[in-house]
Amino acid sequence: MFGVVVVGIGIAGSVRIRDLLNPLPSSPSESLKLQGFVSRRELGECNGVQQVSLKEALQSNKVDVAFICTDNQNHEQSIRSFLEAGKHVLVEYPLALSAQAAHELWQLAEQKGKVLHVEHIELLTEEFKQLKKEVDGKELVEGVLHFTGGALDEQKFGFPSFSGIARITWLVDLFGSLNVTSARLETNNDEKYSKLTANFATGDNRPLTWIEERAPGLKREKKVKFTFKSGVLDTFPPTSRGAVGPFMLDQNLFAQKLLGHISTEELAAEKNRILHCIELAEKIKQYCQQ
Ligand SMILES: NC(=O)C1=CN([C@@H]2O[C@H](COP(=O)(O)OP(=O)(O)OC[C@H]3O[C@@H](n4cnc5c(N)ncnc54)[C@H](OP(=O)(O)O)[C@@H]3O)[C@@H](O)[C@H]2O)C=CC1
Ligand SMILES: C=CC1=C(C)/C(=C/c2[nH]c(/C=C3N=C(/C=C4\NC(=O)C(C)=C4C=C)C(C)=C\3CCC(=O)O)c(CCC(=O)O)c2C)NC1=O
Repeated sequence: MFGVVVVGIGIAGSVRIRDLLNPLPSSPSESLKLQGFVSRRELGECNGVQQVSLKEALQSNKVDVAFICTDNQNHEQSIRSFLEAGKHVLVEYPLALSAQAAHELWQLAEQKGKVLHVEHIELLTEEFKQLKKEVDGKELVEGVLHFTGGALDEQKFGFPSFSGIARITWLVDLFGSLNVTSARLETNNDEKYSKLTANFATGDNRPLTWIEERAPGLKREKKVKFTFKSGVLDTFPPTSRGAVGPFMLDQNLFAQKLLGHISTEELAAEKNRILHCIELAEKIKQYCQQ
């Protein structure tokens, strides 16, 4: 059994508590036992689970694992503290807000011999799995991924290429390693509007564009237009809701890592993907700030 604390009780933290309290029967998640949660607020208890102080969570020998569900700017420091304390870490994406921090955290996890898992529910949705099936085997000519969503506070969630890293992860998972060829950011502070446009080249030198547009009230939505030699894909293939939600699938994968059931090759591929995506986010930020 692995004792768990959840840190940060927002949307993601609340879902984590729900899923930790209700593991699927006979699933790897049954090896996780929720011991408490950490919040900056005085919540006392949540679904019968007791609040503990950060210090208690770090020091308790009943805690083997931390789920970091705080806003992005806090990830680096929280991960560092829990790894230093000898705990395994699951962190909601993004891992960190700079490529350097991401590399350092990974090194620390390896030094400590602990699992560092970066949640990636964006790859675990039925929507994405169907899209990937459609794209598989087709030859890309050019492509656009356009995301819209509500405004995110940059102070808390970081530069848009980091808070929107799930879109980079999609493109990398679909089309392989990428290069950033240019990027720009348009903002209107009065209206809390931001539009990031990043241009990539695939390994075959095919152009891909990512647009991340955010403003208060903008609907959370993704649009794709992928032009292949064989035709255009511009609507998402129909999906039914998966029997198991993406956060639970992610939790099961993490538990399998703790149990040593994931191959070294798979772990290395995941690490490479995560660090590659963070490096792309960093390059986009640099282009925008030039
Ligand atoms: N919502 C979703 O569907 C998904 C979210 N994520 C990731 O999960 C993380 C949290 O997102 P979400 O739950 O949506 O955001 P919320 O704003 O709902 O929650 C963030 C929580 O972080 C804590 N927090 C806020 N500011 C600070 C701070 N300065 N220092 C420490 N903790 C702080 C707060 O918890 P408290 O007050 O309890 O301390 C707050 O409730 C982000 O990294 C996001 O990218 C990833 C995938 C999906
Ligand atoms: C309803 C308001 C709502 C909010 C405020 C919300 C926030 C939110 N959803 C995210 C991703 C995500 N959120 C979800 C799914 C959900 N997340 C949920 O809170 C719910 C209810 C679902 C629905 C099952 C998924 C699958 C991702 C991964 C990125 C993606 O593919 O969109 C992220 C991480 C950053 C990002 O990729 O944009 C945030 C901050 N999501 C929402 O849906």
